[in-house]
Amino acid sequence: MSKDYNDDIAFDTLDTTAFEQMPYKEQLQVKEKYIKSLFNREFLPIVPNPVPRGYRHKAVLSATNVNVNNNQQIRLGLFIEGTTKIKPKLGHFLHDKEIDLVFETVEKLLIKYKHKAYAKNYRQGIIKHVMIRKSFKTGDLMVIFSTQLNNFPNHKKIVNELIALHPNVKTVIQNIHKKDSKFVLLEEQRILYGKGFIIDSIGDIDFKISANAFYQINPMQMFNLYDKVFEFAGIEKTDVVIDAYSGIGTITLLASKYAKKVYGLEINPASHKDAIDNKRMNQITNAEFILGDVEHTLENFTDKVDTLIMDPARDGASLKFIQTVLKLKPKKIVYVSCNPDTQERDYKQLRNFYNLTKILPFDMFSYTPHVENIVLLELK
Ligand SMILES: C[S@@+](CC[C@H](N)C(=O)[O-])C[C@H]1O[C@@H](n2cnc3c(N)ncnc32)[C@H](O)[C@@H]1O
Repeated sequence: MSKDYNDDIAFDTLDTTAFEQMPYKEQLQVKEKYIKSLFNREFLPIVPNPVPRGYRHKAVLSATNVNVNNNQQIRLGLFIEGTTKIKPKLGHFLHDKEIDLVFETVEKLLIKYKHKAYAKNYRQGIIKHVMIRKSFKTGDLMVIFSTQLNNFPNHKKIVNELIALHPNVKTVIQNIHKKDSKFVLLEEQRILYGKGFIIDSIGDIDFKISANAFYQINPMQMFNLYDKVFEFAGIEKTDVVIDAYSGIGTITLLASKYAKKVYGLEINPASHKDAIDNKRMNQITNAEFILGDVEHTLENFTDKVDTLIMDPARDGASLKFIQTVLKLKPKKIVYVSCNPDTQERDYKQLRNFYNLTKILPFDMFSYTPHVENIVLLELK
């Protein structure tokens, strides 16, 4: 993956302690202050997290080795912010409880079968990270082992013991992670058990989620976020809609109910493939998914666009993308962002042609400094 379109490193692998001691109400105030300082205008009150703790349905722990009676033993934990060190620790108050129980078992099994964390200098051990996702609807779990080598000794025994203890684990994947990369998962993978994906549902639409695809980590707040996206967008039956940065097609397929036609634009092949499968699985005919960098895909767009919904990764949109948006001139832009700094930067490029009519922050990532924010821009 050449481009930094993967947020794993920022959200998933760090032990962020700055907000942990702060009462929840105060966290919301700090986040509102930040939005106010950034946009310097009226905004709607922040939507509190329905489940401020234990909301993470996707979690990553990384592997390290510790000395036990003069022997190296594997442990799982999170990176200490600003360092490359991993603090061995199981269990995190932001993780869904069942995910943490599975992590405990995974660590025990890795110790039992004498696996070690991959250590660059010592060329021993293959385990780099372990990622777990859980479906909100079905409770099914996906476990992914990220390993330095193709060969994963004793993986059959590990998988069998894991699923015997946790029958909700419906698929286990090995991600082969040979490069030195800050990303938790790379492209090459092998399915060790199950189908290689889990299914979640939003309203009456089912979504297949693969290991490498993007899916919001906080499902309860995701439902609230999407409701507001559609309220702001006010899509009409004759509208052509673009969902830029569409992931596995959640917003695209939900929008297809209201629109004449929806296009989902996504760069990550795994997410794009899931989106196409999701369209087929739900028998939706007025949605189309296009693989590639939105910057280029949008340039080649010839249809009239009524509404643009955009939800980029933390680095926001490119100037070239914004310039193309200004040529297409959609009546409405609903800009969803997990990094209001870049959202505000991008808004500045649009403000001569668009009125900023609504701002609504969401507390999607409680006990961390991150803020999710939606703005509605209407063509002047
Ligand atoms: C924050 S996620 C949003 C996904 C989706 N809207 C959702 O709610 O699940 C951002 C998505 O943008 C994709 N992405 C990042 N840069 C891109 C680019 N230049 N062109 C197309 N997609 C991109 C990422 O792969 C990721 O799936």
